Amino acid sequence: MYIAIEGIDTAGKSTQIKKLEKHFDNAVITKEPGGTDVGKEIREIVLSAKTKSKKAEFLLFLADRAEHVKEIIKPNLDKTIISDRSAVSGVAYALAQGEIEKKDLLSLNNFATDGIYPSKVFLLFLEKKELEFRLSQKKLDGIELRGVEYLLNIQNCIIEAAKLLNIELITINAAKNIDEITKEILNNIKK
Ligand SMILES: Nc1ncnc2c1ncn2[C@@H]1O[C@H](COP(=O)(O)OP(=O)(O)O)[C@@H](O)[C@H]1O
Ligand SMILES: Cc1cn([C@H]2C[C@H](O)[C@@H](COP(=O)(O)OP(=O)(O)O)O2)c(=O)[nH]c1=O
Repeated sequence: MYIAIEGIDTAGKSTQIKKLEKHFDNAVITKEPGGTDVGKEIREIVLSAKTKSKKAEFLLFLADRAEHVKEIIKPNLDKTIISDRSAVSGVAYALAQGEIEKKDLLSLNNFATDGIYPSKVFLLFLEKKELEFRLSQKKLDGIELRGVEYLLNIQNCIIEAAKLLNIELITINAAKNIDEITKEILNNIKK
């Protein structure tokens, strides 16, 4: 089973993935961007937010995704794969930019992933106040510097992206107790 943990920056994805890992003997834990060696280099570029062109940024994320699917996802589809982000983030963040047509977002992601998507996506949903608090606790990267309203809009775009990609989305309140969230995800995965 290939699942993804989705959510805006600071929603608690890395925290949950560290907890979930302990419940699986040989799960493949991965992420986007940066799940492969090439992806790590791409991640550096995109997090620096140096690209002037939104299309260039989108295509860099697609390149990371193509490498991720070929090197990590495809060879491990017989295992449990838990990814920190996925094409759902890819479509969501690009939807928010508004520069690329929805049909192109979908066809380009199909091209990059060979149509391989998570079977389930867990959205860790943050309310504005909790997001503001969590952002105040960290050094912001180039994308996070775009601000709270930008990230809240992304959260809505994640819901829209899952619908567009026809992926089952389970939404969880990200402000719940950490262990409670882990239990909720596990109960759903093992259902
Ligand atoms: N359920 C939670 N309740 C309160 N704080 C949380 C919760 N989950 C994560 N955090 C805190 O929020 C911050 C961001 O968590 P992180 O897992 O790094 O988010 P992400 O990977 O989505 O950016 C960290 O300081 C983490 O300790
Ligand atoms: C996978 C992906 C991420 N992103 C954004 C989301 C994040 O801001 C950043 C990825 O950095 P990441 O470390 O995953 O963010 P965080 O852990 O804070 O949630 O890139 C895109 O814009 N497009 C994509 O396709």
